[in-house]
Amino acid sequence: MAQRKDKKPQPRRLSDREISQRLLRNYIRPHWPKVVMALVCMALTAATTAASAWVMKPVIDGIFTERNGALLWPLATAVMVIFLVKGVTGYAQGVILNNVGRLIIAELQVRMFRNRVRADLASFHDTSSGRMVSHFTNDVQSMYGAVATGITGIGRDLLSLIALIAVMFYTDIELAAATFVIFPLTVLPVLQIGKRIRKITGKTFTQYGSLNNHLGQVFQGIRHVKAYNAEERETNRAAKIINEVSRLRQKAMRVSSATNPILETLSGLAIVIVILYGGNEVVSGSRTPGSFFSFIAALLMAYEPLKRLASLHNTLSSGFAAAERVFETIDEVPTIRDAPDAIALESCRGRITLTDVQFSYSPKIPALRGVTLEVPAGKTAALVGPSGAGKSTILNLIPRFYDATGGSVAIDGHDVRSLTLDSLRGQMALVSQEITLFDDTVRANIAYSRPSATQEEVEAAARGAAAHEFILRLPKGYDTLVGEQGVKLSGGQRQRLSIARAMLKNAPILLLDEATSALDTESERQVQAALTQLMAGRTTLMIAHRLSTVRNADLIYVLDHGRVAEIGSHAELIAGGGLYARLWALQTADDEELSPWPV
Ligand SMILES: Nc1ncnc2c1ncn2[C@@H]1O[C@H](COP(=O)(O)OP(=O)(O)OP(=O)(O)O)[C@@H](O)[C@H]1O
Repeated sequence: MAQRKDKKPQPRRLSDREISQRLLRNYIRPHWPKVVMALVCMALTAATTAASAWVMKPVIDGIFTERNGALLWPLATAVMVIFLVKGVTGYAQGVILNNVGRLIIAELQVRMFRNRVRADLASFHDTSSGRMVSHFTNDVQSMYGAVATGITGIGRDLLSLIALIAVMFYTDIELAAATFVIFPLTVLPVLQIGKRIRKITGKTFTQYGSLNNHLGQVFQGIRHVKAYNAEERETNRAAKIINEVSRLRQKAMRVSSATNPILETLSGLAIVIVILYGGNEVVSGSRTPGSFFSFIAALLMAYEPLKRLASLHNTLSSGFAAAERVFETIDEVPTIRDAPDAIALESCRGRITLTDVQFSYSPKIPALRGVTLEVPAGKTAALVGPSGAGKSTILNLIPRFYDATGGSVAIDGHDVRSLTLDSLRGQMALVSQEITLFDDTVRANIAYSRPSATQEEVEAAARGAAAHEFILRLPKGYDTLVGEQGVKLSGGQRQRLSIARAMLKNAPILLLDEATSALDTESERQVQAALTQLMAGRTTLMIAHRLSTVRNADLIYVLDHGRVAEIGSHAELIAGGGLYARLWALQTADDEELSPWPV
């Protein structure tokens, strides 16, 4: 078969415009009725804000200057209505936006998760779990912050600003023009600050990733941390990352707050102009105090939305940086996926064939250098050989956890890459030396391979794996929670649950990677008997370090340095006097020396 090189497509950097368009089209548009409602509320908030500035004029001119008592109640009522509408619409837009925001967050997180669990196994090795967690939490949150602030900024603050500016121009066009000469001066520093913020935010998220990673590793490996008295060392490492995060946050805060003094100074300047110019007009009698106060109230009120709009750029900058990483995860296309013309593997007999298979995890270090092997349907083949010889790698290629870089892997004569992943993986059960149990009940952990299984079926599988007895002795039997990674169980018990899970799947192909490694002699005997029963009539490919467990295999492949060094039955290989015979001699000698029990 021709060598197949699947190059992983590199994600293209998305521009801010593309990110905004995508957010609008795919995430905000589906909620448009709510967004429109929020925008209407914001427009009302903006209008009432402007009205509250404008109302100053009749209050001061009518009541204070002209002493017109008839205006008292109408103006008081108007002020009450203005503030009531402002309060209610402000509340409503906050609630509606939050509602839309949480829906968008949930949608993003589900999309990210769906794509992440389908990503290549290799990409899980390349990205630390802490970093992934950080994408799910911090990045999405920061994106939401940007979306919410963006909508509020455009909806409420921009509209308020426009309405207040309208009031100013309506009150005194010349004065307004003189004041607004100052505003363009704010733009450049604000944009530059935004750029710096984006850089700092990127670094902060990397540190968050490291922190998550560190916490996960220490908490999971707490036994070893304690055993090696490493509490203080780990605390120091955590402190280093925490301090770095804290330093970056302080830096981000300092940089983003730099817009404040700029805006304060410029606003002060604007007010100085108004006082000098407008005050002069009031003194000379060409302007009423009411219009002066109305103008100055609008100017002061414009300061808050202006300040928020200036910092909006900072929030958007960090939001875009986060959105880029979130979309990268959502867009990641796995190289291991169904071919367009993939067929479903049905009524599988289970013959496994590897033909001249080459594979390397990293370009320069080959793990398999032309492996050819066959496991006839219903037979058992064992892979043995020194550590690092490539045994686990072969097992990984059969369910397509990885794809061979050369040669072919086939089931019943079908290249695995021509089959749908679901149907391929549906035909095999895997029991490996690294046991994965979920923080759930014993029953749910066994039924993980077949969630629709009945209690009887679960129990039958547990019996087959010599697990039923110990499960009944657990505080709540099959309803006992096993804890994260099954911490509440012994190593042997965990292994038996994972064997029960494989038994329940009842698949025609069994992949056993040191399946009995964690068992004591008695459990091993029981499980070995159960496995032998299970293996009957199925195709089994097993890895074992202890050669005693592979004696009865139909065929033994001895691997060395990524190649098949010897093939044969136990008796043939012993007679051949090669690597296997040497390993066997070594192990039986060790066992006789070290083990108090006969082997
Ligand atoms: N995820 C990985 N990334 C990079 N290299 C890897 C990875 N997994 C294994 N390797 C390398 O590939 C080679 C074959 O490893 P493999 O795990 O298949 O050996 P093995 O025979 O199963 O060893 P053991 O008996 O110790 O489990 C080794 O050199 C190993 O260092």
